[in-house]
Amino acid sequence: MIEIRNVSKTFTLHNQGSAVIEVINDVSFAVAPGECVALTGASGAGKSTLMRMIYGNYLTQAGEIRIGDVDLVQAAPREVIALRREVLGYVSQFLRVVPRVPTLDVVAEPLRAVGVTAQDAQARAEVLLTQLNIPQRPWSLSPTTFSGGEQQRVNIARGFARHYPAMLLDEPTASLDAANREVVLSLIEDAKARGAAIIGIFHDEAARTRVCDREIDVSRFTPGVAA
Ligand SMILES: Nc1ncnc2c1ncn2[C@@H]1O[C@H](COP(=O)(O)OP(=O)(O)OP(=O)(O)O)[C@@H](O)[C@H]1O
Repeated sequence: MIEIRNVSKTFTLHNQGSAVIEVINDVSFAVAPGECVALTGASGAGKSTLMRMIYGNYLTQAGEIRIGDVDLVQAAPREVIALRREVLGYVSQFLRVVPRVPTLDVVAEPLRAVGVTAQDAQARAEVLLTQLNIPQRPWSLSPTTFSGGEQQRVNIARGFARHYPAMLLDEPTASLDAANREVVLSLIEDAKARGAAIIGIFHDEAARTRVCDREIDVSRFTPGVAA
């Protein structure tokens, strides 16, 4: 479902005499439907960079990143947008909140975007917000008014609203309490069970061991960083 072939990335620091940092050199791996692969490696190894490349936020200089039948490296911006709407979900560490949009709509939006009725999208959003212990009273308010932990859980609810065939998870259990961590791990297990191909960064080792089938140590592909 996800196939990374001979991918490399450098950053050019234009404000430092165009110094070039080689972050990833020739990484290849594939993730099958129903499989969860963890990106590991020391801080600075390039885990987040690789994740952003797979989501199409960072340009990739060399190689192929295939999600289904789309090569993200070559895709036009509108193809990337369609891929994100239909196929590729991303749970980032922080919610990007749009002021004045009610929490229920924030969570339901990925479903509305693919034509699910308002009623069904809202019902699914309510189930997820309840599961993730977001009290019902502020569902009609913007999550800007929520605590950091609540915003993180709203972000997770939004990320799991759709049953995406491929998902990227950036520290989905970071700073959650035990009960909510358990909910998130179950959501990941459910996604795998219905065939989602998942790539995740988990500093939480117990979580990684539980939900991930394999680990890719990104340091192996980082020039100058020992594995
Ligand atoms: N936009 C950027 N411009 C220049 N260098 C960058 C940029 N983004 C990341 N880097 C560099 O790429 C390297 C890898 O960073 P990255 O954040 O991917 O590491 P990481 O493995 O996710 O680390 P951590 O576990 O600490 O989050 C670092 O040396 C970082 O400074």
